[in-house]
Amino acid sequence: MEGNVLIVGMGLIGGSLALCIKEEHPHASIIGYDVNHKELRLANTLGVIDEMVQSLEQGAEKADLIIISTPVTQTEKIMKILHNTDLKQGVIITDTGSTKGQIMKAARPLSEKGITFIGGHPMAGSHKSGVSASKKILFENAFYMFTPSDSAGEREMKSLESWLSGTRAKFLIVPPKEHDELTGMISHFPHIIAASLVHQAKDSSEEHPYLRRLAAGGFRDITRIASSNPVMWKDITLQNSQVLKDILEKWKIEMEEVIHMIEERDAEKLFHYFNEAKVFRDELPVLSKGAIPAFYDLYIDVPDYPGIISEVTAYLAEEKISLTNIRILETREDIYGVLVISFQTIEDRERAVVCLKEKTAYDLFID
Ligand SMILES: NC(=O)c1ccc[n+]([C@@H]2O[C@H](COP(=O)([O-])OP(=O)(O)OC[C@H]3O[C@@H](n4cnc5c(N)ncnc54)[C@H](O)[C@@H]3O)[C@@H](O)[C@H]2O)c1
Ligand SMILES: O=C(O)C(=O)C[C@]1(C(=O)O)C=C[C@@H](O)C=C1
Repeated sequence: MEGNVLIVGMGLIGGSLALCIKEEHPHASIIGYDVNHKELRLANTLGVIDEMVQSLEQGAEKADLIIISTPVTQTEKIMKILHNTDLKQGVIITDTGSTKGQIMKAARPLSEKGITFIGGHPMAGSHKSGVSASKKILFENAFYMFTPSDSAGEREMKSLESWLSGTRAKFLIVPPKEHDELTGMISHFPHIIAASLVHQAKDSSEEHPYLRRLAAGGFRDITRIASSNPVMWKDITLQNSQVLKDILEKWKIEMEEVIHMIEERDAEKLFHYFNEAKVFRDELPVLSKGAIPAFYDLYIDVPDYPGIISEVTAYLAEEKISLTNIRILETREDIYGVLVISFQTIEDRERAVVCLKEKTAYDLFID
């Protein structure tokens, strides 16, 4: 496709979408705008965008597609500004916000003016923020949900899907209410729980000074998302407040039931509590992205000596295999340590297995 694409908010998601669009539509011009000038200049320097503008209106007036990728409270404000801006005939406006109900209400004045607004939400991301974390494979195989407004017809939907085809995501249309109930349960609620676990651990770290060093394994897995951008999560929680309130009320009742099982020392009920969760969790698809971000972990049983990480990563670098995360499981007391390397794709992990089998004698595990 050809034309001007304005991306408002040059962070993780805006930057990643810019990379996807650039690759698939090399003749399009990607214009970036961000209130954070440092981030905007960085996007320009990294070549994520072709041009940067100093005001929203300056970019919006010449855009054929406008993607708003800012925290959701800002998105509403930007939609109001766009409503009062002289936009090109046939422009499509979309967003990437994690909530949809309030955004779609804010889209009504645009629709009434005949401007196409299609709500969007790629269900993949990271706890990292900013354009430097953006990558073009972020959305591969993830679901990308759309909530079209009344002004969006089939032609406009097809056009937006073409613009976004480089994401390699699976597009799905959902009503805004259903979107917010779904994401409330599988994305927003877990972020609150992760933050609450970290708060509880922080409180008890005063009493237990070893806590910080011992907080590995399960605690780190379940609290990774507590490192996400607090501005973004404050906004999401406020916009999806009713859904979250209902879920948290149910959670309170469920925790009361767990307390009761513990007080009663009810082994059978406790077993069923954990077992039912395990069965459902084990059945969730793990090889495709979705609510559960698919990072492909490789566990390497390495001896605990200085330089081991650089040795292993050097082998991978020689083969140009990129990794997304690396850590040592620190819970083990014996002399061997388990190095966990995460890859973005299953192919990268397979190549890493072949490479490390050839170059080392370490045991490799995939869970
Ligand atoms: N991070 C994720 O995992 C994820 C995944 C899917 C969707 N989302 C949604 O996408 C949106 C962007 O998230 P992100 O992770 O890219 O955040 P980010 O913090 O990486 O980037 C947001 C950018 O928006 C800019 N910004 C804020 N207010 C602005 C304004 N008024 N005008 C112009 N720029 C402004 C910020 O300076 C920042 O550079 C959010 O609505 C979020 O809910 C996030
Ligand atoms: O992988 C993460 O760090 C994420 O939190 C990604 C995640 C999610 O909860 O699944 C976060 C918010 C978005 O709206 C979509 C995806």
